Amino acid sequence: MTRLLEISDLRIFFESGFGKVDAVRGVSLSMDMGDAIAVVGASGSGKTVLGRSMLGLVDAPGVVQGSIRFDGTEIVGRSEKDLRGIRGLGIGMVFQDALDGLNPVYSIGSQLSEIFTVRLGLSRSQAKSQAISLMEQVGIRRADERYNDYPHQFSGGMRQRICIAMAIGLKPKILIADEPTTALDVTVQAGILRLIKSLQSETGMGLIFVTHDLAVARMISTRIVVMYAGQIVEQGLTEEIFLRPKHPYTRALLAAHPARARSWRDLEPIPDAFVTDSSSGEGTSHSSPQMVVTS
Ligand SMILES: Nc1ncnc2c1ncn2[C@@H]1O[C@H](COP(=O)(O)OP(=O)(O)OP(=O)(O)O)[C@@H](O)[C@H]1O
Repeated sequence: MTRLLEISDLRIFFESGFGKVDAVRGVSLSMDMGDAIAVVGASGSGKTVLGRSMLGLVDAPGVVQGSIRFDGTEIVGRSEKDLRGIRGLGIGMVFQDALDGLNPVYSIGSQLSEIFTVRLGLSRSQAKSQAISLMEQVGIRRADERYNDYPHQFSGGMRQRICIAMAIGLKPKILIADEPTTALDVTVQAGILRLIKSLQSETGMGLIFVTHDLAVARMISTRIVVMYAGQIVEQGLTEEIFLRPKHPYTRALLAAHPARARSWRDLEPIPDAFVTDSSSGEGTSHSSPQMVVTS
C-alpha cells in the first residue's frame, strides 16, 4: 500500500562562505492518513527545515538530498510548477507567524475566497459562502460581518485561526503546522491546539506538528519524533515516549519540563466558551479555547 508520506535518508545542508551547516542528517520517517506526528527538539535541531522540505520550500542556498514521497510522488527535485500543485491541496502549511500567511492590503474574506476560486474553481458566491463557513468553523464569531475586515483588525490568535482556515479549506491530505501557537497567549494556544486536533480527527488528514514544547506535543500527537542536531534520535507512540523515553536526550528534554507537561495534559475545556463548532452549525457555542487545569 502507498504510504501517505515516506521520507528516506533525507539530508539537507547549507553551504556558505562560513562553512557547511548540516541541518538534517539522514532522516527517515513515514506516516499514513490519521497519523498526528509531533516533531520536537531544541532550537536549531532541524525541525523547521524538515517541515519546509516536505513542501519544497527549503531556502537557498539549501541543498536537499534523499527522498520525500508524498502519496507516491517524489517531492525532492520536483519543479516549482509541480510543487505549486501539491502545496495547499496535497500538503497544507500553517506557519509560526500568521502574518507570514496573510496579505495586509486585502480583506480576510477576499483572501480566503480567492483560494477557493483559484484552487477549487468555485464561483465567487460559492467561494464567499465557503469562506464564511470556514471562518465560523475556526471560531470567528459574526463571520459574515467580519468578512470584509483586514488582517490588522483581528487579534494574533484570530489571525492564526484564519490561517488554519485557509490551510484546511483546501482539505489537504497532510497539514504541516510549524509552531503555530508559540507566539500566542496560553489560553488561545490551547484553543487552537484543540481546534487542529478536532479537525484532524474529523477529516483524517495527516498532521505534522513542529514544536519545541513537549507538553504541546503530548496534547496534539499520537506519535513523537525527537530531533537532535539534524537527526531523529528517538520516535514512538506519544505516551510510550513520555512513559519510557529511551534516548538520553529525550530523557533530558522530559526532565526539563515535567510539571508543564502534566498541566497541559490536565487542561479541560470550559463549556460554552466563545468558539463555534464545525459540526454544530452557525452560532452554536461550543467548548474551546478557554481552558482550566482540573487537577
Ligand atoms: N537559510 C539558511 N541558511 C543557513 N543555515 C540555515 C538556513 N536555514 C536554517 N539553517 C540552519 O539549519 C539548522 C536547522 O534550523 P531549523 O530552523 O530547522 O531548526 P529548528 O529546530 O526549527 O529551530 P527553531 O526551534 O529555533 O525554529 C540550524 O543550524 C540553522 O541555522
